Amino acid sequence: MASAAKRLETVPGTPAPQIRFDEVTLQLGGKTIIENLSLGVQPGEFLCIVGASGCGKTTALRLAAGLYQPTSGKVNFDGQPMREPRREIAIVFQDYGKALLPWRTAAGNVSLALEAGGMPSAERPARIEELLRTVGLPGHAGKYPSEMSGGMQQRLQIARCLAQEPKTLLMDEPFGALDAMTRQGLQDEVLTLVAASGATVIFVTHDLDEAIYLGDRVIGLLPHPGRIGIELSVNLPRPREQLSTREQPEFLRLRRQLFDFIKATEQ
Ligand SMILES: Nc1ncnc2c1ncn2[C@@H]1O[C@H](COP(=O)(O)OP(=O)(O)OP(=O)(O)O)[C@@H](O)[C@H]1O
Repeated sequence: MASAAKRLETVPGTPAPQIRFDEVTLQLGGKTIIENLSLGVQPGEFLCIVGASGCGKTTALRLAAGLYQPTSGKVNFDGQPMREPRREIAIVFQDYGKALLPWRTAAGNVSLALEAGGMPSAERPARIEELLRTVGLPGHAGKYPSEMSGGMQQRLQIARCLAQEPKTLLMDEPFGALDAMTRQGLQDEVLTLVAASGATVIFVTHDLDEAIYLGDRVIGLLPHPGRIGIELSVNLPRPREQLSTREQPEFLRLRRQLFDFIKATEQ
């Protein structure tokens, strides 16, 4: 369990965090939204953030993305202050409908990230095909988002993020709007993609089971103002498996701990 006011200690022999919050406080509209948040995310780590509605999960993600600047304290990426969004950091939003350009085909949406990265046009088609195949959308290059299911649109958004070849993926309830089966399929795909790329992930979710299933670590935020209330290491073997992982006593123990935490914060 980490207290909100804890300073982030550097432990000798461990790699420097890729993302580091040092005593970060953020005020918006005269309100303290995040208070004294210290947090290190190691390269390649999968960190999940849970917490009651309005506790500051999205705001913490926006700070990590460089979309907000702290009122006090520091956010560093690879040892450098995060002053603005960076290409090494990609964001996957829950609302894929808004994240995708409706007037561009699937290929056109993926191409956007390649264009932004300066890839010559002659090289793009092969890369687009590869990325669409990676996320399970081969043969859908010519479809518009409106012709695709929610799960397919979310896959497309992930393909576009992967086109950035990000060091870090920030995911804000990316599967919140999807049905349970599609959601589980995408959880496994994300785990496979992340394991292959070595990317660091910060994943915000309301779903406690999802957080434990995906994460190496789960933090729970306390609300008003947002601060760390609980921090759990998830020592479940990888690769994770939808049925057997969720049946393990360790999974159930962590689930109970997180459930009790959330319940207490909502009282
Ligand atoms: N630009 C803003 N100005 C003022 N208050 C804001 C602003 N953005 C967010 N807030 C407030 O900050 C708090 C945290 O919001 P945030 O969206 O980060 O919470 P959350 O944990 O992601 O919520 P949810 O789970 O409902 O998505 C909320 O009380 C919200 O009303």
